[in-house]
Amino acid sequence: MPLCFLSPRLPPPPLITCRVSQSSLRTLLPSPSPSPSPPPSPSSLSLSLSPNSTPPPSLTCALHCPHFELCSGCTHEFNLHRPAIVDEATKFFKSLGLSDFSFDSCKLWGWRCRAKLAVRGSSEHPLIGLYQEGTHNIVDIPDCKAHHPNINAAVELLKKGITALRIEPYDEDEGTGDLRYVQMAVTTYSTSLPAAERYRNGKVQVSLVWNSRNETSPNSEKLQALANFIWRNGGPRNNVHLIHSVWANFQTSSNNIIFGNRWRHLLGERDFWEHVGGIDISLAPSSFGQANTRAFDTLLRKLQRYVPLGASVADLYAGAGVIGLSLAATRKCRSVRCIEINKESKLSFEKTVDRLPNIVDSSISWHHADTSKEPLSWIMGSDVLVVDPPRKGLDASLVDALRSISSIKDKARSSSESSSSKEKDEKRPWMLRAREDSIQIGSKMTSEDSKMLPKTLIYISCGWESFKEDCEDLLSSKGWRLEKAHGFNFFPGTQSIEVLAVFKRGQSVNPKKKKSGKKKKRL
Ligand SMILES: C[S@@+](CC[C@H](N)C(=O)[O-])C[C@H]1O[C@@H](n2cnc3c(N)ncnc32)[C@H](O)[C@@H]1O
Repeated sequence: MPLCFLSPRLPPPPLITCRVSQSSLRTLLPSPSPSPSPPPSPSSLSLSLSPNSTPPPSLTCALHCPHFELCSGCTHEFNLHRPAIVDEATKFFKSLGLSDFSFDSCKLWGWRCRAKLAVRGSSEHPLIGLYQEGTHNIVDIPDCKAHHPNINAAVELLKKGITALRIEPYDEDEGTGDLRYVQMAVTTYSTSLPAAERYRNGKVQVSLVWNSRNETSPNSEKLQALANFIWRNGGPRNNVHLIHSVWANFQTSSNNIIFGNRWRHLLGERDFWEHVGGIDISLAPSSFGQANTRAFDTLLRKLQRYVPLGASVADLYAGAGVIGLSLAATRKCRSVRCIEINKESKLSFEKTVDRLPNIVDSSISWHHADTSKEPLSWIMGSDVLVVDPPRKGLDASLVDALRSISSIKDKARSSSESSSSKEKDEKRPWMLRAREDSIQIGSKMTSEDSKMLPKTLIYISCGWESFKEDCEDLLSSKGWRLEKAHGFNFFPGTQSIEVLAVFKRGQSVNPKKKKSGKKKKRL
């Protein structure tokens, strides 16, 4: 089998890139680090622009993707470094009294390190990509500019395998065919490479979603043959080692849910490590992982500034606990509780905990639970609450609990006392399940801790519309005030941004009123 298709892939050439002049580069780049490093390519620049300033035309950054308009992935072609929604966000926060909303623009191309792609067409002409807007037609996107280049290289390799082995892509109408979807996730963390080369040389974890119940179903030998093909032609024995590992997921349902419940590790390394927020994190293919690794790292480092040293933290919608564990390590937290509905994330959490530096001495726990049920039990017991919900925003019951938090202040003692009496005779099935699936590392929270109410709420949002609603709901309760907000360019080419908003409990003290109060006293 000729292997010429596996030529080394470099990041996409700067077709049209930001036309950054040397002088503007000097003003935009951070001051040089003590150890000299090569100058970054324009595509790896991280620009921090004041949202109030209109970007100079010389910074107009274009996507220049051949699939634009056909594929539903990107909706905007120009000004990738500053989506128009930043103006709306700036106005929104200004109307709430915040005039220093900042926006960090990270990598503009090749930023996507995690992609779920549909596999359709035929074995002779496989199509691997996204749905065309409003249809069930798949657009093949071999030259996607958002993908890490090695995702595109792995897709090319997969197509070769499908054709060579006559694998039938899934047919939605008939429910026939073998390969339904593929998830490609890139790890950019290889300590055997110099730091500057790690991103470019990321390795791809390939998860094949197979249309059968399990690995003993008919056609499973084809699955193994495809995995072998990918590993033989992209694994460590090749000039270019592209593939990290191959996994299978089994799914036979006729709905649109991508993954089934059954996962099998087939080839390569089982553990997938990344380094973000100052720690090594493990991510199983079944666990939630952020698509934009670099931008997530930027966000985590900013988030850490808002968490006092020694704080106790609850991380709600925690996935594999990346946020909470990053805080445990960098902010020396007294305790960290992670709450997550997907129990598949538990294993990744445990592996990450095992690799935390020895100096981390927090009480750490992970709970398999639905935050919308008994939200107060998750809110109480921490001084910092971090929420990172899916695009649809916070569950209504959690918003209600957060809104009511000032009025429950005085009841905290009795409610926690009653919760400890409930412990003896707990019957609620979701609480019992949560306990069974929970992990506790280090000592448990003391009963004194469990009475605590959060002073800080950190809201991380990928859904702008739902965030605005939740934010207004929280502020209208007068129980919370907004202190800071930052935006991050997590999804260049779209009108979505990631927002980090910091709320403080209680109303701000009006300094004028305070003064007049003092005067009265003197009289
Ligand atoms: C945007 S992800 C954030 C994950 C994690 N914070 C991270 O950055 O890796 C949202 C997470 O919320 C979880 N989730 C969704 N609804 C939930 C609920 N009602 N209770 C607990 N977790 C939930 C999802 O399974 C997913 O892992």
